Amino acid sequence: MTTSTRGTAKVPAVLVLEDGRIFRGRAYGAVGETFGEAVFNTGMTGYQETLTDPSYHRQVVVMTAPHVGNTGVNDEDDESRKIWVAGYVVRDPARVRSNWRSRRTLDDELVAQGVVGISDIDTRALTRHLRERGAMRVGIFSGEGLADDGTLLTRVRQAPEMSGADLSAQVATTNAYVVPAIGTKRFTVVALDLGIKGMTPHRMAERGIEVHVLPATATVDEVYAVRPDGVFLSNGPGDPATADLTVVKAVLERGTPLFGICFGNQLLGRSLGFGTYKLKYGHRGINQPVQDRSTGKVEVTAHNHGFAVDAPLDQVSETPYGRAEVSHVCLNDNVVEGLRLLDRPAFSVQYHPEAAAGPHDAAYLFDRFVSLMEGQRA
Ligand SMILES: NC(=O)CC[C@H](N)C(=O)O
Repeated sequence: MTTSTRGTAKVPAVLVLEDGRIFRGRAYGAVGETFGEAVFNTGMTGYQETLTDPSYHRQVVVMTAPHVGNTGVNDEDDESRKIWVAGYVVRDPARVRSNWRSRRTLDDELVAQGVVGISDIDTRALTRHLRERGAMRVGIFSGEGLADDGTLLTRVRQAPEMSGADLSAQVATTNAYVVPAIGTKRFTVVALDLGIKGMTPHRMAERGIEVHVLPATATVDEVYAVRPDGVFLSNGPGDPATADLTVVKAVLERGTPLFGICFGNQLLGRSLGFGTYKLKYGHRGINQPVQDRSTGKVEVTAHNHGFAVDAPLDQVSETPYGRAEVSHVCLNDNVVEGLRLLDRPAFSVQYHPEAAAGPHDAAYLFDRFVSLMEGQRA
């Protein structure tokens, strides 16, 4: 049990939303200023996985769980090489960390990585505001002698928006690397890194898959030089409308088994000719109910998405790659949560079966990917 070295700091901070609503609190993490899209996450646990998920690049994450930091930061649960959130908003940071795996306090980790946050504000009021008005730009400013509110608001309104943002290449690996199969190797998969979380290749490796993670900018030739049994499209930040679809379309054309998660689902959708649109405030948390329409089963799932695919729920669609249907749907709001091709071995989901953090209900999707690859061999 260790007390944060900065737990008693009382540096003033202010959170300014682009519509002019202002919350005043205390600095949490690094002191300074930051801008991004304000989004809220409803997970009661898993803050380390949230912070290090590259899909949160350029987003300021508001935690609806009031008390964050209790279990500190450990050396095992990071989903990537660093914290990606642009800013962090917490009601009541833990003053004490307590967990057998804990190595550092969350506050110290945010400081070490230069992540500006704010605490001691009414996160329920902020979340209700975002639910009513929608996700919007925000700035957090901390320290003594801040500029007046009007000046800060002008600066928030000058920050870039999330719509139209092309961000995968900013977070993805620049060098290809291999995650070896655990146990006997059965398949080779190319995973396109659009902002991949570390648990995803691990879930494949557990199933005997050797995963070749390639940069977001990999070409069709680079993908097929690996001679993959399957291709995986990862999660990632930004607006899917900006993404290059050349590789996805080539994979569909050749009929190589394809599986996509989150941003990958959006890219499959766009490649099939469906649109994508921005949700009012998105799905972010670890208890979202999703129905698998092929079995009727409901699974509790981890989500982090602000965009969604616009596909008809109750009819099979004709696409350039044959028939496609909506395979999964969110029971809270009927948002499309998965797509499946009926004539080619390709499917995707909008949520996170790798479950880091999150319930493991959707792990069967990795087995479905394996089945598709087995089917191609038979
Ligand atoms: N986790 C993800 O892959 C997010 C995809 C996309 N950036 C969205 O917000 O919808």
